Amino acid sequence: MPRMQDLLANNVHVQSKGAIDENAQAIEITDLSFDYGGRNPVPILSNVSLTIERGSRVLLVGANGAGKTTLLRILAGKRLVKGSVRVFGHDAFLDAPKGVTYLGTEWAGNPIVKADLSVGYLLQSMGGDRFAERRDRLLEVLEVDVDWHMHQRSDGERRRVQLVMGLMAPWNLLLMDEVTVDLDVLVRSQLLQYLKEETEQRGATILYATHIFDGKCLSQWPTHLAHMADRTVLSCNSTETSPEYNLFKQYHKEQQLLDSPLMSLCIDWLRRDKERLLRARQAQGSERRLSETDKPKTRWDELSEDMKTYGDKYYNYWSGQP
Ligand SMILES: Nc1ncnc2c1ncn2[C@@H]1O[C@H](COP(=O)(O)OP(=O)(O)OP(=O)(O)O)[C@@H](O)[C@H]1O
Repeated sequence: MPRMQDLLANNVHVQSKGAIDENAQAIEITDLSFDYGGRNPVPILSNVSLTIERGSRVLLVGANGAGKTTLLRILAGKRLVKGSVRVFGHDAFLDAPKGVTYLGTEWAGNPIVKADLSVGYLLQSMGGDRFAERRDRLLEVLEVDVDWHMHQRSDGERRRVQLVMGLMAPWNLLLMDEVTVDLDVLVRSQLLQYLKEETEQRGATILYATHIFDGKCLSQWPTHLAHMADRTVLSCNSTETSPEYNLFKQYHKEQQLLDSPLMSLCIDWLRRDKERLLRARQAQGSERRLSETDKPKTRWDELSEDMKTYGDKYYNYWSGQP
């Protein structure tokens, strides 16, 4: 029989050490830097500073590899870092507060969730009866049947069960890393609406990384947009007051464009991020080429220059050609 601890390892992460500080910000990061180590460590995050107020719903936007998962996992207390990372006033790694839930994509790949287990059994093993009211509401929102057997369900249905399991115990901070990717649009919009209510009714906070910008469903959801690029969080502004977002909203209104201004803004961000990255790489490349021309010439350099000008005399010699 699979152990529930195994099932949840690295996926649903509910911290349970210290009580939360009522006056502290939900998230307060100062000068965070991080790399994954190794012989030649590559900086992944550099000098990140970010403050997120309680009750916020923050959409974390960035290109593939921008560092969203890394940041969410750091906030979930999974990595020791340079700099200060505080969640509800506590150090995220050394003194994690209660009520932090991390939902990552790893769970879906776990073979245990494809075992012949009923949803009812899974939820009960996780103490579902203690949170009966929340559990039943989530079963309704995510349209999950307790009689389902996990090995007979689709990927999206299994993901819905994961979400019931992960969200059942009350949380104060939810770190969500693209776990809605295989939900159908209706269930996804029901889930986003439910999460919105959680933040409005209980003052809970959500940081959500996604690449799916499906029109109205998402554009009316966030209270803040955080933009990750260049190994840092470039900005985190309210959706109400963000000058960039307001420009896009205005433009879409004037042009009577039907697609989402949020998606247009994010495409614009990512396009500009990529252009900056390319320019930086080109500058690095020309710097490298420049420093190569400064190096003293070797015998090999002379021979290859000679060869470029006069052809391969040695080849011609051996082949008997003049
Ligand atoms: N275990 C690891 N060891 C070394 N480098 C890693 C490791 N995990 C991630 N990285 C690197 O860290 C960078 C940030 O990765 P991360 O997964 O945080 O990005 P992301 O923004 O979540 O990307 P995506 O949108 O594709 O999920 C990437 O360049 C990645 O190659």
